[in-house]
Amino acid sequence: MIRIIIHGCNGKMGKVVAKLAAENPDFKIVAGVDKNLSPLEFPVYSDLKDVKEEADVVIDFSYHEAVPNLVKAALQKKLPVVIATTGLSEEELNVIKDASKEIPIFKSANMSLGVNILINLVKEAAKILQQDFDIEIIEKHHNMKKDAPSGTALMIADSINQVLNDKKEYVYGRHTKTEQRKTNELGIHAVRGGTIVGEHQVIFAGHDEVITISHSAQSREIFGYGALHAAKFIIGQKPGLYSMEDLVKKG
Ligand SMILES: NC(=O)c1ccc[n+]([C@@H]2O[C@H](COP(=O)([O-])OP(=O)(O)OC[C@H]3O[C@@H](n4cnc5c(N)ncnc54)[C@H](O)[C@@H]3O)[C@@H](O)[C@H]2O)c1
Ligand SMILES: O=C(O)C1=N[C@H](C(=O)O)CCC1
Repeated sequence: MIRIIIHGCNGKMGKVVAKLAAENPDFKIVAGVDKNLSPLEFPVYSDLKDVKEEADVVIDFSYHEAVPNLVKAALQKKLPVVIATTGLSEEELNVIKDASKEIPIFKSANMSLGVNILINLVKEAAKILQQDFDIEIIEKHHNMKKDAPSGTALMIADSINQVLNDKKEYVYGRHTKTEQRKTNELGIHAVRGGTIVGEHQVIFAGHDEVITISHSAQSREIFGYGALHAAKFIIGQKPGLYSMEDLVKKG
């Protein structure tokens, strides 16, 4: 049985992970960490360093500012971590990279299998279409989301740039632009409203034709399942920074 600490346990995703784990005998939530200390069916702490329960892994769905402290405590406890939180700054990402020299860390802005398949499709399309098509990404999320653009949109854009001969420059929205689109641009646009779980469209717009590759998340459970799957994967790995690509490769 895998013993899990949920970081961000009182949030929307923390609760989904706890529910899915409770339904599966392979997993047990031994504790949670959150700045909101509302009681749950396991002990809730305000800091990972105070958690007394023995665990095998931490799953994090919290807030970007909370991540460096989480990673430092995981380092002290020598615990593997799955980081799903988005909106991380360069500085916060560097804390993760440094810690991954000593503990295994799995990080993905999108834990769903579908988005990771979309990324593979988009990379293939980008390789073929890079000469003549403009690429724009539109993401849509619920009105509670704090970061924009989504971590997934940025992850898709970075994956596209990996395969292009000439790297694109990201343009976030166009409301400040009063000039024609340049060919080296990759537009990224965020929409927020209602209860949209998560939509990503990658648009390849050419002369008189448009190809759109899209993913629509229809529940938060797809991210929760993915995080539990990642937790199982990361336990026992060597120190390093792992991604969904590593998980998909392993099968
Ligand atoms: N990678 C993925 O697949 C994926 C999927 C969904 C959400 N997310 C990301 O996960 C994060 C959480 O999403 P959510 O919808 O559950 O948000 P949420 O706001 O519902 O939950 C966040 C939780 O973190 C807690 N928190 C905030 N600051 C904290 C701190 N300093 N210390 C401890 N706890 C703290 C909050 O109290 C809250 O309970 C976001 O960054 C979101 O973008 C990623
Ligand atoms: O609900 C959120 O917040 C989500 N965030 C991730 C992102 O920023 O890409 C993944 C989808 C849901």
